[in-house]
Amino acid sequence: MRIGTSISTKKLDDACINEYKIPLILMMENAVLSAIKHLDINLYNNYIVVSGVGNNGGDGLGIARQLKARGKEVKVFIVGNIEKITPCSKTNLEILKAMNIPYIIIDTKDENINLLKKLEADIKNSHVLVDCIFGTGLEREIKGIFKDVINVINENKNLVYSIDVPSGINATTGEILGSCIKADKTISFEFYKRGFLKYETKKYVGNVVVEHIGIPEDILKKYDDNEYITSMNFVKDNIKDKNKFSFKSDFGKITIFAGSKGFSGAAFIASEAAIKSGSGLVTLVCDEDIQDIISSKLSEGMTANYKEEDRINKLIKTSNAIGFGCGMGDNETTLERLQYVLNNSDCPVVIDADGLNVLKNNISILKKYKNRIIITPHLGEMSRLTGKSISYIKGNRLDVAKEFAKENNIIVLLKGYETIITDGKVTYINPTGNSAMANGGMGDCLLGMITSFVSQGIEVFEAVICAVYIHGYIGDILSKKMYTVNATHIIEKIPSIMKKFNIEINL
Ligand SMILES: NC(=O)C1=CN([C@@H]2O[C@H](COP(=O)(O)OP(=O)(O)OC[C@H]3O[C@@H](n4cnc5c(N)ncnc54)[C@H](OP(=O)(O)O)[C@@H]3O)[C@@H](O)[C@H]2O)[C@@H](O)CC1
Ligand SMILES: Nc1ncnc2c1ncn2[C@@H]1O[C@H](COP(=O)(O)OP(=O)(O)O)[C@@H](O)[C@H]1O
Ligand SMILES: [K+]
Repeated sequence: MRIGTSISTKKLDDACINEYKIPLILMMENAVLSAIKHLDINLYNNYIVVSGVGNNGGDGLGIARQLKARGKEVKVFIVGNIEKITPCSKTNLEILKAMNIPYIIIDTKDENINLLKKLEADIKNSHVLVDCIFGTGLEREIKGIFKDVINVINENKNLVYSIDVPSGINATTGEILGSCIKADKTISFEFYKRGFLKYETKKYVGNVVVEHIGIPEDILKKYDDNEYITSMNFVKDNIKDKNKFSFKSDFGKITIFAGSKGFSGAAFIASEAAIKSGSGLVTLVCDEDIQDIISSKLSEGMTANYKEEDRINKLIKTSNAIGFGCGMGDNETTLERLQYVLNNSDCPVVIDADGLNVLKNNISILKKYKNRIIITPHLGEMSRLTGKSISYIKGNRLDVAKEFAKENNIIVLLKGYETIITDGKVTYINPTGNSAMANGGMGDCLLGMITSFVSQGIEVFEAVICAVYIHGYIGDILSKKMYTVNATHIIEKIPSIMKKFNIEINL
């Protein structure tokens, strides 16, 4: 699914009108009919539509008409200076008039206290309020009567469905412009709006559905911002089929550098996750004093310790992918080992945890390598790497991740709710995963999965996106029945869930 901004919406509108000669009123009607599908008309009978005087308001007037045509009770409020109504909204208003559908104008110039009371009373007698005050055209602070109307809606709401965006959000940045509708559902057109990705907006948008409104695919492609939400089909398309002639080396040989005394669990989890994700051969390199413990648990994996220099050199040279960092310790030795691995390998290297901690004052070394480097920081690690505060990164996650990826020519995976995966040019947001997964070991499991997926012949960037999706998808399935989901629970499920994503077998 594409992510878009107010600017992309404007560009699409212009392209449809100028290049394809599609009148705006036609797209508005498509938007109206798309929205109707999500207004739960089988459940409810009494609707209030609150429109502004821009095109978002025009959508609302069209929705009111379509609701009426389906036998619903509809009351319409129009807020704003009616003289400034846009041409398409005006057309829809004329139709309402002709159909004798009553409407009340809450004008910016009038004494409005009684009208606000009327709105409040009508909300109390209705089932659903449809919010069409502002859409992607909102740019400046909301004041005066607009703010009053939004407050009345928020204080008296039953169910609120916002059209395109909850009125009050800047669709591009996610900034709340003074006041904002708290929607139960947002029915958004063509794009998932970039502003919705900001954590602070989640309490305003409710459930988001995105509907197509008939914009031709080549226009969408032309004005694509290269930002997407990962879809299940994307993952299905990229998971490699197991051909009946396949040999274990076709499915990736990987080495994982992980663990130290007291942190053998991290090494075990990362390696086991890689094995279950389908890598043909997995070797864990760890300290000698934890090797036996892990060996006894890792039935299908091999282990090596740092004294076995020749073996390690061979592993580094022949691996299809390397995972590095979980539970290794934030110290000089880890930094030296990371540099050794990067200096001597050609394959993609996935770096997490202490592999990232040791980079914090040594970022410049990332630029030196021709490998595809993938880093998988959570917010804290990203803060240490970039020197930016956690709260700043939280508020600007997409831009921080993109900038860092571009600057260092690497893939950045910024973990958390709606994990970001970006190479600086193309960005995917992962929709799976949940807070039941927020516990130790989950990141180690993800490192193992990513390293394995990368080794299996899928393009590196796509492999990372798929691994993150499946990791979170398993967490979502398990969290329906489990309060806490641990890494071991995820690992158990990897083979059966991967099978679900790869139902077509190449014969
Ligand atoms: N391709 C698509 O996706 C399609 C999208 N469509 C729909 O169009 C919507 C975009 O419509 P839009 O461009 O007319 O802008 P919209 O959001 O109605 O806001 C503009 C109005 O708000 C006003 N205003 C702004 N800020 C204000 C403030 N702080 N305080 C007070 N007033 C303020 C502004 O007034 P002005 O700035 O002129 O004074 C103007 O009146 C989009 O979200 C979608 O719903 C479909 O119908 C067709 C295809
Ligand atoms: N609230 C959440 N929503 C979605 N995914 C989450 C959430 N909390 C944690 N996760 C996922 O769980 C994993 C935790 O990784 P990380 O923070 O590195 O944990 P650890 O270092 O403890 O193993 C990440 O993939 C992260 O995206
Ligand atoms: K709206």
